[in-house]
Amino acid sequence: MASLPSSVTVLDRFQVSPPPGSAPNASLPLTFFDVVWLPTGPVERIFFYPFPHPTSHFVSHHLPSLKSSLSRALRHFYPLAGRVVPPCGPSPEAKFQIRCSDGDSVSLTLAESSDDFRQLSGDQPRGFGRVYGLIPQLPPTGDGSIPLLALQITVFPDQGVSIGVAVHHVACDDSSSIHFVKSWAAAAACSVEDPSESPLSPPPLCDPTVIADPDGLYYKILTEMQNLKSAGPPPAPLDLPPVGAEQGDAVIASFLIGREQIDRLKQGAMARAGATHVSTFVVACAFAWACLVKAQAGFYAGKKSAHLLFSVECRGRLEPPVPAGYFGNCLRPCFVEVSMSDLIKDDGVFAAAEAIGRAIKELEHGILKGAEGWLEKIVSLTAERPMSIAGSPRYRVYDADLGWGRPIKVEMTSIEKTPGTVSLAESRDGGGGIEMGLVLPEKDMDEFARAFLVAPSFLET
Ligand SMILES: CC(C)(COP(=O)(O)OP(=O)(O)OC[C@H]1O[C@@H](n2cnc3c(N)ncnc32)[C@H](O)[C@@H]1OP(=O)(O)O)[C@@H](O)C(=O)NCCC(=O)NCCSC(=O)CC(=O)O
Repeated sequence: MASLPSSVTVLDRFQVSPPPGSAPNASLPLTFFDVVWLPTGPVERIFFYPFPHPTSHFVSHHLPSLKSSLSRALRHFYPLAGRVVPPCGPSPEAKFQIRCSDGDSVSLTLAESSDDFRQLSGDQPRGFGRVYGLIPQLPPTGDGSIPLLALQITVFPDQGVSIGVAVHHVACDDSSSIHFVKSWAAAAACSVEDPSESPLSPPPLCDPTVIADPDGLYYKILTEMQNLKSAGPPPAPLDLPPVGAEQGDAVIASFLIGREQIDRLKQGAMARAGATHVSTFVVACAFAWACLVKAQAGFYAGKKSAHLLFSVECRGRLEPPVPAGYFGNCLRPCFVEVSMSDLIKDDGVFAAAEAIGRAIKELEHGILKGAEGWLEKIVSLTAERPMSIAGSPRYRVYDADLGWGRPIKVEMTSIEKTPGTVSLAESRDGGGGIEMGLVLPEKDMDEFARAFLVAPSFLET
């Protein structure tokens, strides 16, 4: 674990609970969609807001209402204040569960940074170590249970404020975690005195029984995990190669694909005979993929094919569909493979788009088809370092207004843990573009920027 940069000083630590008596004492069993995330870690985002006031002003005027609105949001998202605990007792039916009790709390850190807010919240490459200090850490529990949410508010005096959110993936996916952040924002916009206030409507549905499991996927996946593990029962980590956390020269940067470029990419992709599904997501991923193989040409040299891995949100795709507000994980992986000879061509982006579109189309043949083998396939691909996608433009992270307007930047820092991960969000300006985030060694980032900016001639206006 990297150490805190010297520019960040922790000022205080709080534990925030749902209002007393407001959240149920509950044990929510993990579903097969959740259990696969046990050995992973938190999904982290940092929301940056302008705040031209001193820290003392923040502490006296903003902190109390942020804590109270957080508490009120947790009333609805109470599983986030709970802990995942292993099955109790030897019963074969026993499952990992999120245990929730009155008095549960989440950790909220208040910090101050002397770093340059404008630079840190920019798009240009910044040393990852500089943003690391803004990421909240899930507190160790010492008893094998897994805490699910940690938050950090960092004030940059007279410049800005950042809100770091770390949600363990075993608790929920992005659909739910952004729902939580927006509910916190909605609660922050309501008067504390108004008893009728309720965070974003409708509230989350915290009921894992809506995830039907007629084929016993929970136990099949757990067994698969046990077969793949190297260090004890879940949640011990799987035996994966080390990730990029310790890369001293890693930089984080963002790239914007504008609407016009997306439209030109879509036109080019649709002109291919094999095009089946051409969307903004498809062409944005294809473009990032083509740029990444150029940026990491050394790694890909001699490889026959390149791989892409992304999550598919399943709520509306299940039979019967699961409500959009379901709290938990409801994702399946989608695998794409393209031959290197096609991908590195000048128009490789279209070969990539065709393959991604085909993989999405294929989902129509059964959203849970092959579920027993997903984890093994993911692990077997690790050495191939697939490009993977985190986040999604559909969750509109730039709408999260915690009291200072829209964020000027939202950074998904957890992409750092898996080399080759690209985060996606809608463009902040609302113009229909896509913002991509990457963490790469500095040299590779320069190459990525070159590939990204020197777009092929067929994309020029
Ligand atoms: C499989 C997909 C990626 C494929 O996306 P596509 O956009 O190609 O396909 P689609 O059928 O969903 O959408 C087709 C068209 O309908 C529109 N559309 C469809 N559903 C929409 C919705 N709910 N909200 C907004 N737009 C929607 C799209 O804009 C698109 O038009 P247009 O052509 O204009 O685009 C997606 O369906 C999906 O599941 N997205 C969510 C993935 C997700 O939750 N990721 C986060 C995982 S958690 C995570 O990442 C954390 C981590 O693991 O680190």
